[in-house]
Amino acid sequence: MKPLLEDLVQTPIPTRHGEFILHYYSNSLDRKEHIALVKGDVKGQDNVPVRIHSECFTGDVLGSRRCDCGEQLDMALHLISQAECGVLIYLRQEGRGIGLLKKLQAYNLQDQGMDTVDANLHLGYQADEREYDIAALILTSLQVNSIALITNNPEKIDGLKGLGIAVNTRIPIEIKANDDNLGYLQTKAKKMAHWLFQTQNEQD
Ligand SMILES: Nc1nc2c(ncn2[C@@H]2O[C@H](COP(=O)(O)OP(=O)(O)OP(=O)(O)O)[C@@H](O)[C@H]2O)c(=O)[nH]1
Ligand SMILES: [Zn+2]
Repeated sequence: MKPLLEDLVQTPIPTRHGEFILHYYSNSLDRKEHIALVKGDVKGQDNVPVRIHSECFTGDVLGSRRCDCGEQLDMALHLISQAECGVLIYLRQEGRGIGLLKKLQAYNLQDQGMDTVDANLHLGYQADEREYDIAALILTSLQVNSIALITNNPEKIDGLKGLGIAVNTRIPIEIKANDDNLGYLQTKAKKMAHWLFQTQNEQD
């Protein structure tokens, strides 16, 4: 059956990066509250800057230094605020799709010496359990023609292209590493092929 997406509410949200229209979606694939923040008129536009941000309670809300998520969220909104129009999709894919409980257990495994990939595998998951069907449905619903994806993750680009989204180009979103996330970022570069060049330089 074709998946369904419904844009239930649109409301303006003034942020420190300017005003966005928040779209709240329901969908037939999961029972989660996926959100898009939209700047300007994206309908029919090409090369629209788009950030697909995966939920990270610890990084986004608490400002955890174990990852780069909180700073990426802020930088993405800043980048979009500088453009004519743009979209930030906030997908409820906590812990690369394994949920908060399992991510926190994975953190404890990492503190015992595993890296972020092996900790997921140890818990019986793939390194990355995310899918981008809902993001693709949201972009289609917004009638965006083609996008410039704000990411360092090649799998996100391939995933969206596989779902029929025209990803014309990539906008990097690399955050400077700190003492608490350097190892994590190096694993993402080495094992998950993320384009994290500053991190690679720091290990040389
Ligand atoms: N399972 C697990 N999830 C994590 C860990 N650290 C961060 N996450 C989650 O990873 C997701 C973000 O993925 P990232 O790999 O940081 O980045 P990305 O979204 O794939 O790539 P970018 O678009 O370049 O940011 C969020 O859902 C976080 O909650 C971890 O050690 N284990
Ligand atoms: Zn995070």
